[in-house]
Amino acid sequence: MPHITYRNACVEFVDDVYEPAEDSFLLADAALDLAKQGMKILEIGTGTGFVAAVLKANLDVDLLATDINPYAVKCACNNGVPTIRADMFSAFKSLKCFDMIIFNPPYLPTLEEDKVPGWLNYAFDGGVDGTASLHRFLEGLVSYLCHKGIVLVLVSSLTGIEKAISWMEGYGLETEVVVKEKCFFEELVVLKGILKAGPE
Ligand SMILES: C[S@@+](CC[C@H](N)C(=O)[O-])C[C@H]1O[C@@H](n2cnc3c(N)ncnc32)[C@H](O)[C@@H]1O
Repeated sequence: MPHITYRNACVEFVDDVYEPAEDSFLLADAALDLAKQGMKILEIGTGTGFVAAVLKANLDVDLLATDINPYAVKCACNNGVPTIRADMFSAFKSLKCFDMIIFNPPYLPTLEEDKVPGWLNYAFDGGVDGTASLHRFLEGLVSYLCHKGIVLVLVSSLTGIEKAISWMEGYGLETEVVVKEKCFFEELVVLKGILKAGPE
């Protein structure tokens, strides 16, 4: 089985599931820098479980992941990441309180003719302007983040970094760029948002 070894984690990947790439590495590094022992962490859209597996290999954290792609759920579970199949936050019937929520969304601007066959399309398809998944994530997020909880989101210059920052600020998240990297035709950044509003 093909696999990637990175920062003490070894993750297998399979067809039909997003293969960890530069965006995954950048997000994993940022998450590992900012996570602390004992944190309750949720990763939405975990794919192979790569980012969560890097956290788990290095820290004693309480981890849960989701993905809409059933092959990703199986792959992530096989990689030791507890993962449930869900569309965004839909698995959580009541509000939860996570210290950190992570998402590397599908962000490619995608027209009908650009879609790839099967479940893998969910890894890439960001709707016509690339922002559909990011918007849905931000709409749901605030109900699941603790006071002063941290959200980490991977954003590409293809989506629009300044636009994404202002949307996050609009949801009451104090937002900053924690790391950025040029990657072929785009710039990738990890945005950190801290929820300021809400009960202590
Ligand atoms: C760009 S891939 C990132 C995968 C992995 N987190 C990584 O960084 O390598 C996006 C992932 O989000 C998942 N996804 C897309 N839409 C989703 C949704 N509405 N709910 C849950 N997962 C979703 C996809 O199936 C895919 O695994």
